[in-house]
Amino acid sequence: MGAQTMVFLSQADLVHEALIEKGQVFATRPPENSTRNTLSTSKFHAFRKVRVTAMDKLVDRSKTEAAATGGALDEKTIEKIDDMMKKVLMTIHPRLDDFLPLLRPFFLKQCKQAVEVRQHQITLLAPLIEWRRAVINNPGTKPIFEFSYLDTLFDLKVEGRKDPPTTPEIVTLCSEFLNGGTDTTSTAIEWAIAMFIESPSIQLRLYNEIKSVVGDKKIDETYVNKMPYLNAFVKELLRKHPPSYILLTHSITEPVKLAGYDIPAGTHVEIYLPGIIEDPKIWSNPDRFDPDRFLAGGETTDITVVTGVKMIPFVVGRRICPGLGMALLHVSLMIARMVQEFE
Ligand code: HEM
Repeated sequence: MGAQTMVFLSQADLVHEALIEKGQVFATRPPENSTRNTLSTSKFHAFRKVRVTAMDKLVDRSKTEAAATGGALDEKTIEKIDDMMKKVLMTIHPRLDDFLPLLRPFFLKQCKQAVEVRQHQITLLAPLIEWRRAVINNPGTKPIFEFSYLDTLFDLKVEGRKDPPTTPEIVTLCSEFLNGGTDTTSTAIEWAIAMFIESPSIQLRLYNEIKSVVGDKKIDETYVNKMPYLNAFVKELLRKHPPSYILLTHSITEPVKLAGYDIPAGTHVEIYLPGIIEDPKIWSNPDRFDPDRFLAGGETTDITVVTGVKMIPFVVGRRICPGLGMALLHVSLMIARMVQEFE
């Protein structure tokens, strides 16, 4: 890969050695930051009302689309942001000239497009950021949300700098947060729907569990933990079809030994999940999509790796996804609500 040394880890014991035993060398970010604070259990419970509204919207929207009324949805700004985020994701996808800068002259058109996407991103998000800043700075206004991730960025202390982040920098941080939280969750939901199409009996079992626990009431997050089959389904979904098969790149801060090999500082480490989730030494019939493996007496998940690396859809160690709790709840709730409405 050009001038960049890369190491791919696709074995459970190597991932354990790198991310748990030598975790401090294999993560460049400190474990505590404002993202983690925002996504802590107490903070994300504060957003319950937003979740109820969002869930209703998701169902209403799906109903509208299913009925093909073509009625205009009053969500123009959200759609514009969604569209922009997809463009950003496409733009930052690695290109050949990222690894071989000599080839850059052949990619001038793409470079120009990237600048335009960035400009569009700032134009769209900066006014929302400034609006919130004004609300926070004006003690007379009562904010709609008492706390938001954005609030933690206005006065963020940046190492080695006197000034807090600029608005374009805040745009980048907010976009990372939005992309990290939405694309992964929606990919998991898409896989769930694919599994229902492949195995309608799984959907029926889930539907019956929802009926028996919730009756005719609308399912909400208070029921999620009372549904063993739903929980087993979500675990199997994240084992067999993690939203990302190759996780985010980790960078090594100092020379280190891994499996006896010398790895120089600055090496990029990629973690390839199929090597772990398809390992027959770890899972029985790993190729089979089978939520029952997680029901009483069956196999265990251990997503946070207390006993060992088995499945790590949220990675593990210092850079474990700070949205893990929120993600499990959102994915479970969205799947259950959709099955309840559209069985
Ligand atoms: C099924 C859903 C999700 C999955 C599978 C997932 C998975 C991941 C993974 C694999 C990473 C990369 C860790 C690494 O290797 O460095 C990550 C990072 C991150 N995720 Fe998630 N995630 C999900 C949902 C969410 C949600 C709902 C949020 C927030 C609302 C979120 C916020 C983040 C953030 C901010 C990071 C960057 C953390 C850092 O760099 O320290 N994720 N996630």
